[in-house]
Amino acid sequence: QESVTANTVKDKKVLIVYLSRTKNTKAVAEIIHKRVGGDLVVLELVTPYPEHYQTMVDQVAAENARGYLPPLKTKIDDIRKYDVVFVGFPTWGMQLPPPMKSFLKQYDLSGKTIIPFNTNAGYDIGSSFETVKQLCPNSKVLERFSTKGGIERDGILFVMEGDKEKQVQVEIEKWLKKLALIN
Ligand SMILES: Cc1cc2nc3c(=O)[nH]c(=O)nc-3n(C[C@H](O)[C@H](O)[C@H](O)COP(=O)(O)O)c2cc1C
Repeated sequence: QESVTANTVKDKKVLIVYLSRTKNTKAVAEIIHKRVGGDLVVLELVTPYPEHYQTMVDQVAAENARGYLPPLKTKIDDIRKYDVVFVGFPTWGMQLPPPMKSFLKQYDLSGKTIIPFNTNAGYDIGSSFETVKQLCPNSKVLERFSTKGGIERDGILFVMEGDKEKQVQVEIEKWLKKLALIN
C-alpha cells in the first residue's frame, strides 16, 4: 500500500536528540531508536548541571527566568542531512529545559519534521511542547509522546524497567503507527 508507506521513516534520515538527567527520557529515546533507527544523540552541556536536586531546580528556574541558553558540548555534524528529528526532554520547572531551547535555537530545522517526546513527574508538563512549536516555526511538528517518568522531588529516580518499560514500549508502538511513521 503505497499511501501507507509514503510517510514512514523507512527511507528518511532520522536524528533522535534527547536530554536526560535520571535516564527516563534516555530509556524512551532508546525504545524509539530501536523501532525507527537513525542517529541517537544525547545533549550534553559545556558546564554540567549540579548533582544536588534543589540546587539544580533553583538554577533552572533562574535560567528560565532570564532566557539563558546554556552552551552545548554536543555538536551535530551536518544537521541538513536529516529529514526527521525526534526531540526528547524531561519537563523542568513547567518548561522546556534550557539545553533543549539551546539546541532548537542553535540548529536550523526548517522544512524538517519534528517529533517531540517527554517524561515528567506527572504534576505538570507546562509549556514545554508549546515552546518546541515556537522555536521551530518553519518545521512540521507532529503529535507528541509523553509518559510519567521519575519524581526526583520524592526520591524516585529511574522507573523505566519491568512492567513500566513494557507498557511504554506498547504505547510508543501505537504512537508511531498513529503518526504513520511505521507500519
Ligand atoms: C530541575 C527539575 C525540574 C522538574 N520540574 C518538573 C515539572 O515542572 N513538572 C513535572 O511533572 N516534573 C518535573 N520534574 C521531574 C522530571 O520531569 C521527571 O523526573 C523526568 O522523568 C526526568 O527525566 P530524566 O530521567 O530523563 O531526567 C523536574 C525534574 C527536575 C530535575
